[in-house]
Amino acid sequence: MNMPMPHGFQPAETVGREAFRDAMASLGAAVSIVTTDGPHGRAGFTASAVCSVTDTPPTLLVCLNRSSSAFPAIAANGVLCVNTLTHEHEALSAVFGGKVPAEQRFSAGSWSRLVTGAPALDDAAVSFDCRVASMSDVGTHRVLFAEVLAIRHSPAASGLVYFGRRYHPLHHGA
Ligand SMILES: NC(=O)C1=CN([C@@H]2O[C@H](COP(=O)(O)OP(=O)(O)OC[C@H]3O[C@@H](n4cnc5c(N)ncnc54)[C@H](O)[C@@H]3O)[C@@H](O)[C@H]2O)C=CC1
Ligand SMILES: Cc1cc2nc3c(=O)[nH]c(=O)nc-3n(C[C@H](O)[C@H](O)[C@H](O)COP(=O)(O)O)c2cc1C
Repeated sequence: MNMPMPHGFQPAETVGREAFRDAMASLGAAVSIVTTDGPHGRAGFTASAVCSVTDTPPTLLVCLNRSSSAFPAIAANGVLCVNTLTHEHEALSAVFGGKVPAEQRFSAGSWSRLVTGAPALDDAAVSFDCRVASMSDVGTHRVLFAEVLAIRHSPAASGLVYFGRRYHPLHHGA
């Protein structure tokens, strides 16, 4: 029996990359800079595909395009730091989102180290210093399951949300 299609519904087999991206542009997401350092070099990229998985053990997931300049170093070092940005970091997000060559990115921002040696952004809303516990490839991306070894946060900091292909500031109580 042919059921009528609800307005706006598209069967899965007709959803292409552009339709998926257009749909994803309707999801607001926190913006982070994910970094690494170690024997395989220092690297970082801007990420919105970051999610809490479980608190036992404390684990985040990060989805990283395998064609990204940061991929070889993050995969091989096995450590990363997720630095969640505030409304003051819009320009820094662009730097790590591809606007600046990889080797010049860390001259923007002030960085220190927590436990793993991956760069932690000093004025981030929160930094999660992690070791990569496991990973899995899905399509173009690698899904990194990252166990959190240390946290540094500024509870009063603002937030930065990426929604509708642009940045939006978030403030406490607003
Ligand atoms: N998960 C990812 O790999 C993301 C990549 N980007 C990249 O940043 C640039 C600018 O992005 P927008 O201005 O938001 O326009 P856009 O049209 O490329 O992306 C719209 C939305 O689709 C999703 N998306 C984009 N590329 C994706 C990918 N390769 N795999 C899975 N999801 C993806 C994201 O949620 C993004 O906010 C593009 O080059 C885009 O590929 C942006 C956000 C997430
Ligand atoms: C707001 C924003 C969110 C992004 N989120 C992700 C993400 O979650 N995963 C990813 O692989 N790339 C993401 N990107 C794209 C990478 O930041 C970008 O590909 C990379 O820094 C530039 O590529 P390059 O390092 O190879 O020059 C995002 C870009 C922007 C601007």
